[in-house]
Amino acid sequence: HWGYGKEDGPSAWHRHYPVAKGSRQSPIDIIPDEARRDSSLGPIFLKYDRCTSLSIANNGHSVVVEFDDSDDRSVIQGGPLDNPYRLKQFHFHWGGKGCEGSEHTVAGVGYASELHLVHWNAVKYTTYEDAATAPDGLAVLGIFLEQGDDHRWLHTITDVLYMVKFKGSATNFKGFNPKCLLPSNLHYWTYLGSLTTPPLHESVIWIVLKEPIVVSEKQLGMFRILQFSGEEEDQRMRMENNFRPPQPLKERILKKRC
Ligand SMILES: COc1cc(C[n+]2ccc3cc(OS(N)(=O)=O)ccc3c2)cc(OC)c1OC
Ligand SMILES: [Zn+2]
Repeated sequence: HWGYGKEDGPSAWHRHYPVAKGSRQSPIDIIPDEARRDSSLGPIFLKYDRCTSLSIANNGHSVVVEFDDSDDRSVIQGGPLDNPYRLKQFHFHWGGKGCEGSEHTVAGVGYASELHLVHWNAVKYTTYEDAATAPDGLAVLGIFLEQGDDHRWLHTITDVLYMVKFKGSATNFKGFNPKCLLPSNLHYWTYLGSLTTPPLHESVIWIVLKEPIVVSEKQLGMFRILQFSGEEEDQRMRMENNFRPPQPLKERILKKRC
């Protein structure tokens, strides 16, 4: 199975998932000066008001908050998207110390962590799983987390991480609105990419916000109490550095709004 270790980490994923060397892999290093202005790109709209979070879980790779995606209550639309995409889950990637942990980098510089809000195209596809294999199936909103002061709302998540310490654990997590994790402005870069974990499907329209949110070292440290390993495993494996490094841009154009 795959992981983030020396033997099973990102450089080995191509053995079981050959698409790892594909033409539209994620993440990438974002070079702001090379982003092309695209007048057809409008603002993005996030309708998370009647939020429908269900649970929080440790899937052995990250901590994931799942949503009820049975209707269009929580969607992202606008920007590069032709129709609304339904919120399915969000999760984080983080490092072992302050300076690295994000997946996308900006002019070669990483952030301490990166939040991914995963949405799927329920207009064109009947299931999330079908959408996850289609070239326009998913839209993932990436938000950088920068180390600094305490984040006013992140404690709602870090306070319950002890309940999902081990791989395979999950607990109720209702009524959480991810709107509280957004930065003040929604200026973004966008490009066509992939899942950043196996199966690495090239099915993601990436929308990466320029402005990071600020969280404290203490809050980031709470993510590191999580384990990659299950409760029954004698080998304790602290969950950290669960990020894939930037992949070749190849024939892609990074775009931004005018
Ligand atoms: C959660 O169940 C599935 C998820 C998926 C799709 N999937 C897999 C891995 C993912 C990793 C992701 O991480 S990231 N970092 O690219 O945002 C995001 C969405 C993902 C979505 C496919 C499935 O069957 C094909 C699933 O059923 C087992
Ligand atoms: Zn992710």
